[in-house]
Amino acid sequence: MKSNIEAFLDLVKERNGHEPEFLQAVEEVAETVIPYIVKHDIYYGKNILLRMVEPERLISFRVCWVDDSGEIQVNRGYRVQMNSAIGPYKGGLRFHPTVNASILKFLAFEQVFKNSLTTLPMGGGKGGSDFDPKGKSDNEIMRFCHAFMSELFRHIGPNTDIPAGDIGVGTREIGFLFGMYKKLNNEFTGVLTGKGMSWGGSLIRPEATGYGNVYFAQKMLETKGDTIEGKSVVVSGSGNVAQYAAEKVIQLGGKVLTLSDSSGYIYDEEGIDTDKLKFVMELKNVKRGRISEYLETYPNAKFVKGKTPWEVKCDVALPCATQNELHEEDAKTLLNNGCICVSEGANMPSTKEAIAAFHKAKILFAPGKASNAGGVATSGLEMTQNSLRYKWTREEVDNKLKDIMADIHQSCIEYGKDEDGYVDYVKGANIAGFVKVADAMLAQGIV
Ligand SMILES: NC(=O)C1=CN([C@@H]2O[C@H](COP(=O)(O)OP(=O)(O)OC[C@H]3O[C@@H](n4cnc5c(N)ncnc54)[C@H](OP(=O)(O)O)[C@@H]3O)[C@@H](O)[C@H]2O)C=CC1
Ligand SMILES: N=C(CCC(=O)O)C(=O)O
Repeated sequence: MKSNIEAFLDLVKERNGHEPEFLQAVEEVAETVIPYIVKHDIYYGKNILLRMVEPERLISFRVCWVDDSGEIQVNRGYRVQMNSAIGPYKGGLRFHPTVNASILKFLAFEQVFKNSLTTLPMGGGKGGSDFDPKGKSDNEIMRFCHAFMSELFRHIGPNTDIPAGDIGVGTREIGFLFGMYKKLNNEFTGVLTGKGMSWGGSLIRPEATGYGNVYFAQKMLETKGDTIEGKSVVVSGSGNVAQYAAEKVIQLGGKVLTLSDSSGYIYDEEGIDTDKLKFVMELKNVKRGRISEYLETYPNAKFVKGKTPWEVKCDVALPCATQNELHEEDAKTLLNNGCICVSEGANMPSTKEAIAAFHKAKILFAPGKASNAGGVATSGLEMTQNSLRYKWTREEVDNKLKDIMADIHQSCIEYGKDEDGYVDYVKGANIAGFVKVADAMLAQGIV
């Protein structure tokens, strides 16, 4: 006799069998939310979760553009409008050669629960393209973004769907996307977030995901009477999330030992301090270089080619690169080395087996939908400022971000604390995110 969970997952696999990342995200939610549904009549027998896993809309479109050598290029663009029960679709755009429907459906599904946790009125969506920005000139990036938006614009709007950044989409790309939207619609609105400071952006938005991740880690450590101060911290990635997670760790007195990119990781035993981080930001954001170039300026550091940083002994791990970058063996290595806290900055960076190892060891483990929600939360605050036609100070936005991360942490405890007092933040985040969306869906009928 199949369990409720097995029966549900078989149904979802039938419809989405060729989408492993999406099924991975759905399985994690189903294993925690279905037992809750079974115990609460209001949700039972309504196929609420089955409705949630089916996107309200999935748009795929062709993007043609001309590169600097005059060659005509063809890419595929997407927007997954997953769920709008509690607000307009909200979620990033990812430009990376690995982008496909499975990747964007997993990201959009995660976004539904994440955005619900922020307490702000935002539904879930995600989009992007298999376009690879690496090695492209600014003019090629601009021509691609303009071509991409010349199709996407008909499907989005400030009260419909508000995209933002993600892997491969930063302020430069948002600028080109916004410029084309404004031209085609002849309106200046908050249709994108992550905008520049002189054209509607919010202070703290660039820092928000990384800062929020560390604020969440700090709240988890405080439940043990502990703190980031004095801790050794391993960070993966060296993009937007990783850079500002590292910055906040340094500000709070932690010692950042690593950063990485897809070619490998650097290990700086002395610690990556403020000056070294400034160098990394210039290297990655301006020169668009590789993390291995760090050694040209800091020769005492090590570059480990083709590996991820989880073999480095640390107290706290912050995976801030990409999905499924931290496997079961990596988790066991971290645990054997004494790691006490993992706070995900990326979306779904830990595999199912890695999460099981963390839970078995009963360490502090935060899933990205909770601990990386600071980015989209601050996007929500950007939308609020745009609606007010007003701009808050850094301190005002940062304090709101801290409060939101504290609220998310409290929600995880409310729904995730087990009988033995251990907080299963995965269960807590999934149930807390589910309840608000499910209540709205029930109220709005079968649509
Ligand atoms: N930006 C945001 O607002 C938010 C982002 N996130 C998530 O955080 C993570 C990082 O995003 P963000 O910092 O914005 O992106 P960036 O493009 O700024 O940086 C991505 C980083 O991850 C590395 N990376 C990407 N793909 C791989 C891969 N397959 N293997 C190893 N390393 C890889 C990149 O290295 P390389 O340069 O070599 O590709 C780069 O260092 C993603 O999972 C994203 O979905 C979550 C919440 C908000
Ligand atoms: N890429 C993001 C940020 C989305 C947003 O700011 O709308 C995410 O939450 O994964």
